[in-house]
Amino acid sequence: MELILKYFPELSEKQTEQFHQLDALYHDWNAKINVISRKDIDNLYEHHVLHSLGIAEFTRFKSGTEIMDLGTGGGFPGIPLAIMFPDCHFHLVDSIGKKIKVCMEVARELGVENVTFRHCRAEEEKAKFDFVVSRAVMPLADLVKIIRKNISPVQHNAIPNGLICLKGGELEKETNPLKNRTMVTPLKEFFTEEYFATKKVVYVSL
Ligand SMILES: C[S@@+](CC[C@H](N)C(=O)[O-])C[C@H]1O[C@@H](n2cnc3c(N)ncnc32)[C@H](O)[C@@H]1O
Repeated sequence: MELILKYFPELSEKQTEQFHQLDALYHDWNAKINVISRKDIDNLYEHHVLHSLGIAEFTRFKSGTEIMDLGTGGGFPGIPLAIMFPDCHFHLVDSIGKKIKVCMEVARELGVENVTFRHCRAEEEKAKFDFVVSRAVMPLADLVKIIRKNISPVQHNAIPNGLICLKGGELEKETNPLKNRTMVTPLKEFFTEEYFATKKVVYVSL
């Protein structure tokens, strides 16, 4: 939890409490429904919460921004971002129902109200959003193909609407076909922990 305050010292009391609650909630839910690998659950704040908040370091969403988390699993990056941006709306989508159930329960117990949920394949989701966020779901080209239909033509953020995803490792092959509309930002620009040494935020304007 100190790690979150180290990088986001301006959190309100409510947000601090909500981030604090994530520890017990995910330990509890993960014991029932596996959404985080068992050996990684003790790294919840660094590997999952702070990693998700890499998107908040990349861009601060304006109030009223609509965001879909495609393949949210247990709620990453959607739930930490929903706590961070209480004036934005997050729509969490996953094709596995029991993972969406974990997201719903965690959000309900936290009292996070700016989140909706849908158990479906993203291919079936027709609603429009300003941004789609995603972590560890599928290659960039496949994500772009699926979400083109979901990106609203109305712009009201500092950067054009599009896809913002968290990726690691060698990305050139993935980003090359989308080169002129892609921006890759290493997370080590924001976070000093070794875990982030090779991790990146990949933004594609659409
Ligand atoms: C490796 S998990 C990552 C979960 C979460 N984003 C995280 O980083 O912890 C990938 C998730 O994407 C979901 N997924 C894969 N393809 C999908 C699709 N076409 N539509 C919706 N969800 C999908 C899977 O059900 C799974 O929960």
